[in-house]
Amino acid sequence: MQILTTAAGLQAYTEQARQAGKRLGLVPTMGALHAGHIQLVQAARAECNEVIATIFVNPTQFNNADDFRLYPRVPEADAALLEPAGCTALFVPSVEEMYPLPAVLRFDFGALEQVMEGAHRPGHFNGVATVVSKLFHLARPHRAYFGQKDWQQVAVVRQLVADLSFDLEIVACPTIREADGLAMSSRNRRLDAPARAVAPLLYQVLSAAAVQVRQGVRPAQVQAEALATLAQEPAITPEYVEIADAQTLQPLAEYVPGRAVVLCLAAHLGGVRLIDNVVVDG
Ligand SMILES: Nc1ncnc2c1ncn2[C@@H]1O[C@H](COP(=O)(O)OP(=O)(O)OP(=O)(O)O)[C@@H](O)[C@H]1O
Ligand SMILES: CC(C)(CO)[C@@H](O)C(=O)[O-]
Ligand code: BAL
Repeated sequence: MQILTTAAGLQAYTEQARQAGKRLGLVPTMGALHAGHIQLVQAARAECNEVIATIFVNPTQFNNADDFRLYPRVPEADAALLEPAGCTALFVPSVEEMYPLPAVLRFDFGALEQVMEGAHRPGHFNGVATVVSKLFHLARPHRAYFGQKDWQQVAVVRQLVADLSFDLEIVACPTIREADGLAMSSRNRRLDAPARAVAPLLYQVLSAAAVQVRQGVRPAQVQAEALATLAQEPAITPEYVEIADAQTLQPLAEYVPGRAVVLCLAAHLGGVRLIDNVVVDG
């Protein structure tokens, strides 16, 4: 596995691979890798000849300084996981390499980012779109792989690709969970034992809410009950539960059979903010 640390190095590597007729898969991450990330690498490996993973804790997408400072960083362990999974190149730039000048680019994703993560993490998707655009420009992959755990991020990235006419395909992979249902997340490493013990409640609440939605219970009632269940657990502070159209991400007043619904939540557990979602197919 080739380790690349400069933008020019990534450009040269991917350009050469393209010239050689290879298909390139890109897997953008922030590191502290787990089976959810490895699934993305394996999916890319199955469909592409070159798999370029990137690890960059992108400062412009953090709206909370402590969250950025405490984000888990384990570069050696990450590299050891990537190579056997089929990764052929790893791009690990410094902040200065990615942002030679302070980032000033502004994106507007309209209604897509006025809900959920966009509403609760001001500037978050601007930072995601900035760094993802840079990675797409540098690597020019044929396909880029993202996880459905970040459902809204996938929607925003698809919009970005459409708006800027990036010549690539976005592949969304399912959420990988721990045996008890907790969605794998790099931030799970920061959970202390009491927080980890109650963390499966997030998925339990979403799963129960999904059943109610399918049964035709009004979304407002499902949302209120889910929030109340979470709030009953003293170690969990819910931030939001939203029941939305899976494509537009706009809150739903009614379940419309035939239209997919996504149920999303964010919650704080002992100082760690986690998100999760489940989808009810239309
Ligand atoms: N459990 C998971 N299943 C599938 N994909 C995942 C999972 N966790 C993360 N991903 C995907 O991996 C990519 C990189 O995500 P990232 O590095 O932020 O990891 P993360 O585990 O989501 O960390 P955190 O949520 O704590 O930032 C994203 O496309 C993300 O959606
Ligand atoms: C896509 C991404 C790597 C951009 O920094 C990040 O938002 C993530 O890890 O999901
Ligand atoms: N996994 C999404 C990146 C973030 O939380 O900033």
